Amino acid sequence: MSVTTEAAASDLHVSQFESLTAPDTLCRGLPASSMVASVVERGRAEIAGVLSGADPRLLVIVGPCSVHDPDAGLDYARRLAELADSLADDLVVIMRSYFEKPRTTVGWKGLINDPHLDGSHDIGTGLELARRFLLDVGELGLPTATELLEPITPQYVADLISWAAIGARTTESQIHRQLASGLSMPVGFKNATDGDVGLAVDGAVAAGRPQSFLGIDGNGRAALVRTTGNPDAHVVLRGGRSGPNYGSGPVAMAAERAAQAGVRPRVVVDASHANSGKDHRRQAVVVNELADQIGAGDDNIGGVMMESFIVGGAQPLDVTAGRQLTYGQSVTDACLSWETTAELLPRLARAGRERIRRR
Ligand SMILES: O=C[C@H](O)[C@H](O)COP(=O)(O)O
Ligand SMILES: C=C(OP(=O)(O)O)C(=O)O
Repeated sequence: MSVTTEAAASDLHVSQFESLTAPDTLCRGLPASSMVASVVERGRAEIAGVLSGADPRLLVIVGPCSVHDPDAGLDYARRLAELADSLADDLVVIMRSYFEKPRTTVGWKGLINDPHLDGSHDIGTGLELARRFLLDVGELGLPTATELLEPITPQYVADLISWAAIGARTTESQIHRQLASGLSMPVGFKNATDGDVGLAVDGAVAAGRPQSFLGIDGNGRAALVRTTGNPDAHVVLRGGRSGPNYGSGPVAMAAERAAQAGVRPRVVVDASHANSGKDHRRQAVVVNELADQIGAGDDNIGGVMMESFIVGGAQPLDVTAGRQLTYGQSVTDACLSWETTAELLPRLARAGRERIRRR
């Protein structure tokens, strides 16, 4: 009888396995205070209220494309917390706190994957930094939003997050749909990169159902995960290769498709990505047009997403160059400047108020 030895047949292209701290250990070491826990809970409830139509306000998910420097991210969060507070009658403001970047081919994959921005991929430190950041933002009274990419990450951070995205590159992935079905916060499915909205609707349908799949538990052990389904899965329109989809026509069509499929008809519209051609100046134009649509009474738009940081635009990140980076400027997609953001948020608040008046 011939025996194939495991050593000869497996892991031919794996150079190392490195154990990580179990999720429960990290969470116990960096627990949520009662203040943070109530901010997370409030954020989730308010978002669910907006998506169901029970809360008449407009949801705004705004913040950097990616957090690469937690100090600058927190500096941004302080400014946003103050502004969000002043607009709370009209807007539910959630801060984009993105630590995982899905790449078209290759590139920096975010703070969790490569926290030192040098290709050393110290994921253990990345998970800890992400958790610390979410705790710090929560202490400011600001709920957070993130994209969930690696199916293991949520065990380390999801208790601190009020809204999650399944991105355009993973919206058709069964693994991500199953994951979303067990998450405790509303989850937005982005339309696919080619612009296909049907895949996002399918994602929201699958996430709304009970699922059973492979995952890990809080101790980091392989587990059979059984979920009950996420009642607040919805669609996020981000444009695609076929063009933008933030106009009232595509928005109405997406809302109708969602309603027909039995998922929340209200959508979030991402003003960035393919809706702005990743041009931050164009993003401001899109937000203004969305404000016009909302002010005119478009009730299908539950929320607006914006990519914004302290300094406008973006800078290249060459992980081998060790170059000095500009403080507060994105190293992934181009972002609106803080100054422009501080003009656009009140504009959205006025539009939201006008929409309520028209009802
Ligand atoms: O939001 C960020 C980017 O659009 C996404 O990560 C893809 O980026 P890439 O096409 O530069 O890889
Ligand atoms: C990667 C992102 O978006 P999308 O999945 O729409 O490309 C993002 O919002 O950071």
